[in-house]
Amino acid sequence: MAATDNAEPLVRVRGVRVGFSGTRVLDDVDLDLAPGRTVTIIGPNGAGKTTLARVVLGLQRPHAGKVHRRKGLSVGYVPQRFALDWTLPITVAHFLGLPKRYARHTIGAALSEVGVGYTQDKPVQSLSGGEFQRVMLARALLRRPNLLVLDEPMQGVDLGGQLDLFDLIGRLRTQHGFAVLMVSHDLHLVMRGTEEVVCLNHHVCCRGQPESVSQHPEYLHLFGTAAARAAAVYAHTHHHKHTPSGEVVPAEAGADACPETEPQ
Ligand SMILES: Nc1ncnc2c1ncn2[C@@H]1O[C@H](COP(=O)(O)OP(=O)(O)OP(=O)(O)O)[C@@H](O)[C@H]1O
Repeated sequence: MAATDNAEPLVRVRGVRVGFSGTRVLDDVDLDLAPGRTVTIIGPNGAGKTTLARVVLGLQRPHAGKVHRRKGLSVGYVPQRFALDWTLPITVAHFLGLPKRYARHTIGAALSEVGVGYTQDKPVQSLSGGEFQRVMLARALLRRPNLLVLDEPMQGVDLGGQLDLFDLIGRLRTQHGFAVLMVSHDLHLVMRGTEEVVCLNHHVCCRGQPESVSQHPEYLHLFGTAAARAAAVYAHTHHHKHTPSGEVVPAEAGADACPETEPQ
């Protein structure tokens, strides 16, 4: 299902294929990112989620298919891995001023907006995982994006902090009106505030919208009732399954279900 409103998508991906060393990582993938909406890509490790995000960003050239970006699109990107030289004594303010310089008060405002204004003069190396992710978010906000791409933004953040961070991303989206493309392999946490979920396992296994709040016992056990109240169930239908070798077969033909796609 493509984005449902009539606005021209910020990014439109059609029939994209990417392969590395003869292995197909993305196969015939379509994706629409509409203004102000959140799309979450879920899937197992190695499914091609980061590769698809990089295609959206223009960092990975597709080997087939088309990617159209709206003219003037500004993108903020929080990558899954950030190659920072952790031995360099660098403050947060200095880090955020690279490569593009911003006024100190602009950096301070971005940091305050994500709740870590107090880190401005701290060494980056001294930040906790949760603080660093917020600093990365501030870095993305400084670009005044109309699309924010977040690749596994919860890494290094404890469970309580993950919920806070998701709340923050939702609030920022409302305030700034940007679209969000989120990558995750965690089905549970990402459901809140997501208009469309795309389940990717090299191809798009299925896509759909989150529904009501989850009361799954395992979820309650893991995250507690506060988290459960905030989570939504991802509802979709399976049209196919995978054989053990990964081949796609009709659902009734018997095989393993599409990974990470069972309703919770
Ligand atoms: N530049 C590259 N050169 C060669 N192989 C690559 C390259 N980029 C990605 N791959 C391979 O493509 C596959 C998909 O990688 P990708 O990072 O997109 O998966 P992912 O779904 O984001 O995984 P994870 O959840 O583990 O982060 C992996 O097998 C990876 O090793």
